[in-house]
Amino acid sequence: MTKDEVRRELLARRRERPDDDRWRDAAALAAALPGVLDELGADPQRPVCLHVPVRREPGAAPDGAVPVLDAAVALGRHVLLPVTVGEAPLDWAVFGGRADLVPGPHGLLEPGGARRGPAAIGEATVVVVPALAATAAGVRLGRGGGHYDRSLPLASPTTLLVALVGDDELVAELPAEPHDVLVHAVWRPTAGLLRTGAPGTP
Ligand SMILES: Nc1nc2c(c(=O)[nH]1)N(C=O)[C@@H](CNc1ccc(C(=O)N[C@@H](CCC(=O)O)C(=O)O)cc1)CN2
Ligand SMILES: Nc1ncnc2c1ncn2[C@@H]1O[C@H](COP(=O)(O)OP(=O)(O)OP(=O)(O)O)[C@@H](O)[C@H]1O
Repeated sequence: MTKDEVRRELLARRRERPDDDRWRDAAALAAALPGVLDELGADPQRPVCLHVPVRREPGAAPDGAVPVLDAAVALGRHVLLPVTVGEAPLDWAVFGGRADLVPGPHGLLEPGGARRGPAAIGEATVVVVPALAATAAGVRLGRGGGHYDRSLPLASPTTLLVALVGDDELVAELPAEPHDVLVHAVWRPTAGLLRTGAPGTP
């Protein structure tokens, strides 16, 4: 199957996901965040890159709340969120709370504050990357914009890349291309964290 065919199947499955599961996933991710950061050995002095889930991505409750972002702030973490700028690598800005978020492209919510530039991802200790699915070897499939593919090469060699997928989105195989950057771990709401063994995995 092509990447687009696999995306269509995965998006169709997400649309079927009952609201109850989405509430549960959003709460489970927030509850798991401190343990996940510990398990990864995330440096408390360095920022964490998260994202505001869009549509049926795991992390957003059906009412739009994103408890995992609030949990990160409550832990005293410095949180960076992506700002999508055309075909360029993602820009980054600090998450200061829900009131900061403004509408962006593709129905996204983005931080409205000062942009730190695409290289800010290089300061992050952990980058949680949205994905439609991932494999145990660390291959991830995104929405096809190539935004994270262009940004992840700007992360530091010590940055841990974590794909965030639903519990049923760890799959045996995905089509991969040479530009696809492998992630070090796959995080699922209920199933937790799986290290992939990609180079640089802790
Ligand atoms: N939460 C989140 N933030 C993100 C991404 C992401 O996948 N998820 N991106 C990842 O690179 C970048 C933005 N790129 C995106 C590209 C397409 C769609 C999207 O929802 N597309 C619809 C098609 C309709 C449309 O484009 O409006 C879809 O796939 O159903 C979302 C984000 C940066 N921020
Ligand atoms: N490092 C890169 N530099 C320039 N273009 C790139 C790079 N990586 C990917 N692209 C382009 O981006 C497009 C989408 O790539 P791909 O299908 O792998 O996206 P994705 O990983 O699913 O999406 P995303 O990274 O946004 O979540 C392709 O046309 C690809 O050629």
